[in-house]
Amino acid sequence: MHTLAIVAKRDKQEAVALAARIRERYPHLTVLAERYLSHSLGWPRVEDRELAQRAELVIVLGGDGTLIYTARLLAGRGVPILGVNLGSLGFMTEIPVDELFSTLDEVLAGRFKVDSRMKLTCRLVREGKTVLEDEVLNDVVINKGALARISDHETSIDGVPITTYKADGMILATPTGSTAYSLSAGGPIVHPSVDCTILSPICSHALTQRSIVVPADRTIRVTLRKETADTYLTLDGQTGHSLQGGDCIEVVRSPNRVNLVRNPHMAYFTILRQKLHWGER
Ligand SMILES: NC(=O)c1ccc[n+]([C@@H]2O[C@H](COP(=O)([O-])OP(=O)(O)OC[C@H]3O[C@@H](n4cnc5c(N)ncnc54)[C@H](O)[C@@H]3O)[C@@H](O)[C@H]2O)c1
Ligand SMILES: Nc1ncnc2c1ncn2[C@@H]1O[C@H](COP(=O)(O)OP(=O)(O)OP(=O)(O)O)[C@@H](O)[C@H]1O
Repeated sequence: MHTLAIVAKRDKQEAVALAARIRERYPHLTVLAERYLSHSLGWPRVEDRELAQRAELVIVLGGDGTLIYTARLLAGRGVPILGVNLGSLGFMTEIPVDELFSTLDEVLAGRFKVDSRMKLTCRLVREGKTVLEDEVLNDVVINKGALARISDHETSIDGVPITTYKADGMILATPTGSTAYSLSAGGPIVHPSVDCTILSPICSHALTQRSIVVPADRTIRVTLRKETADTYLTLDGQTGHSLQGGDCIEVVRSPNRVNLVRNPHMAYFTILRQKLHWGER
């Protein structure tokens, strides 16, 4: 590896100092910084697209939100991402700060494994036309505004109607996203090595309308009734779009994946146990 890139949580001084230390420690490598960080460090500005093209490893200094932001910045590139936790939860930013340099030494020596995480492609189809297409690592959320009435979500899988969820909204999550919003909505925890899509209604009015786990290669469509108003589409908690009655949200597995460098000292269930406070073994 010759070129590293660093993406840091915005306005986090600890991250700025760490980035400077990374460059000092590996003077033989090219170290690029994402736009906001390069501004704080006084390094040359590199556009997102160039960073995504040149980086052979991306170090994320932040929390889960910063890692999601990075996955979006890299778009379809499957370059390994090393997440160092400077946030609060750190489900995906698995490496504690005090293990950053020991882990990085191993990674640069080629001794590392990645977790290949699936993404979903989301299309917003309005009057038969795709008006938006994007990818998510966590989830696609359809949600109503504060004053909107309960919504009907006509849901089909591969064209076969399954039910009309009467709910405040719907979450279509990846296994990675199963521990995020979907979990709060009563969805299952899914190991990230299982490729699937999880449909979770938000505060479903019918108690029998529960989360469903579907093989990843199925196409899920959620259509809003014509009279639906004040409803929004949120992708990975990062971008928001206003929805209209009759809109169809289509979700399929993306051909692109996100490769997270694994913490060799932490199994997935160790992370779960710690983050979800399940107590000692
Ligand atoms: N009620 C809820 O639980 C709720 C509401 C809105 C959004 N969210 C989630 O927030 C995500 C965006 O995260 P953010 O950090 O940018 O927003 P944020 O700053 O609002 O944080 C939401 C929390 O979710 C955690 N989180 C994010 N992804 C996770 C994952 N895959 N597994 C476990 N925890 C995770 C974050 O660490 C943070 O504590 C969305 O994709 C959505 O799933 C959750
Ligand atoms: N370098 C960045 N440039 C632009 N936006 C960023 C950058 N880093 C983070 N963000 C955005 O700011 C949000 C901030 O993240 P936040 O402060 O919630 O911390 P986090 O990384 O999610 O950590 P945690 O939630 O675990 O404390 C992210 O969801 C992302 O949208």
